[in-house]
Amino acid sequence: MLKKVFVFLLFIALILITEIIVFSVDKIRNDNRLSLVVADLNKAMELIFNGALISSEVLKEYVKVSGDNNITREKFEQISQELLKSHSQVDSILLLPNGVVSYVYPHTGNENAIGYNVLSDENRKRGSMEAISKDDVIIIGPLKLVENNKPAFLVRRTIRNSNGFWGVSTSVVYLETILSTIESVVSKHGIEDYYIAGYNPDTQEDYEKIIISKGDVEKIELLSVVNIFNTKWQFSISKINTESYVKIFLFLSLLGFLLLFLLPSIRYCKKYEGSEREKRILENDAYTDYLTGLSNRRGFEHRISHLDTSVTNGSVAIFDIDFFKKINDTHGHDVGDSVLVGFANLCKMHISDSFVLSRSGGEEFILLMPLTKIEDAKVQCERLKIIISKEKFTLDTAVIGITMSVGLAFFTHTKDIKVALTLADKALYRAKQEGRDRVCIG
Ligand SMILES: Nc1nc2c(ncn2[C@@H]2O[C@H](COP(=O)(O)OP(=O)(O)OP(=O)(O)O)[C@@H](O)[C@H]2O)c(=O)[nH]1
Repeated sequence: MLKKVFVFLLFIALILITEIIVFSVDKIRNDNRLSLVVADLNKAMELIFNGALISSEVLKEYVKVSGDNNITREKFEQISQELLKSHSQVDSILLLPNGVVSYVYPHTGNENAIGYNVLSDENRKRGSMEAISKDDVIIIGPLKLVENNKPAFLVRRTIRNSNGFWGVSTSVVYLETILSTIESVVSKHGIEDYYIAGYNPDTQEDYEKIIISKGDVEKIELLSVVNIFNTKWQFSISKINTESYVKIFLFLSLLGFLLLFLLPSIRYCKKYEGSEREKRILENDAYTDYLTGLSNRRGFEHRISHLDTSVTNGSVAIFDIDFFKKINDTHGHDVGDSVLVGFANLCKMHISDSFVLSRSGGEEFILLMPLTKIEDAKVQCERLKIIISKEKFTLDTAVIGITMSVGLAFFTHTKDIKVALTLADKALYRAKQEGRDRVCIG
């Protein structure tokens, strides 16, 4: 069950890690793509704007060096042709002495503009008046041109001579030119779904008007801003999301990587656990008496070497069943074994939990009584001796009563337990000598 929960949690963790990696990578890819395309768009727009600026500037200089009487349509067209060749994204060029369109290039298709007085048009007057007063570059748009109704940006340059305001030169960039430039930059970056929102020239509200929208608008999520002449347009593109098969591949790779490192570790841990368990079993076997389940002599020694440091003194007793050989001889070895087991169980039942009972060999047992004075230990042993002598061990073939002799000694330090055992052994010998079924102190 625990194993299943672990595997389940491992899978959940791997799915989460996969999602986090994919999310982070997608975010980096999307942020990079958006900032790269916006940088390219800004560069492209700057190029168009500079072309328009240079064209109107050159025209201004031409007017200034020519003087009023020397401006001819041929000369204007010659210069304009050269300018549009160098700045191909500028769509037309106009010259407006006193604010009236008098020269336009290309002439064909734009002739309707000739004679148009921008100072009398409320929409254009604002920009023109600014040009008159500020002696500066004025950008207007996007607005619909009188000559062909196309929405466009106008870059105007004020021209002054010795008499003051002469007029303005104007470079025209159609909105469609800007949009087709945007389209080529965007497609170069492999973006298929995007839209652009700009301000509405009628209400002057920012981003109110969707200027262009391509592809699946539902997918569009990432927003940024592009500088188009003197305005800012909102530019939005769709997000790129890692394909499902890439996610699955990543998940499987992580799983494989994990298994590659985890499985050998699990196997090693299991092996280590197994060998530790075996070691414990062997240790336990080595320290345990197979017949009674008590500690054997080695187990007893191990226990005293690991006694709590609070045990500074106590008593030890050696129990020996009287005339045990006779039981073996009379009833057989198996009956003798059963008597040993019964004796051990009875002792265990009647001693304190803090005491340690072991079988040291044959029919001999050791009882360690930590922090027990010799007088108290004697009382305990006497009590136990009486219990044993009153007990009848009922076996298949016989009912056997036994007595035991006890040798007792006291130790003042745990390192003296072995000395105390020698004394207890001598006391036991005395108990046997004095007639058995008694407790003697060494
Ligand atoms: N059934 C059985 N007998 C054992 C075991 N270990 C030792 N013995 C026997 O225990 C007997 C001990 O006899 P002795 O040392 O002569 O002592 P005793 O007969 O108890 O007499 P005293 O100790 O002098 O009262 C021997 O016959 C051993 O063979 C055992 O695991 N099982």
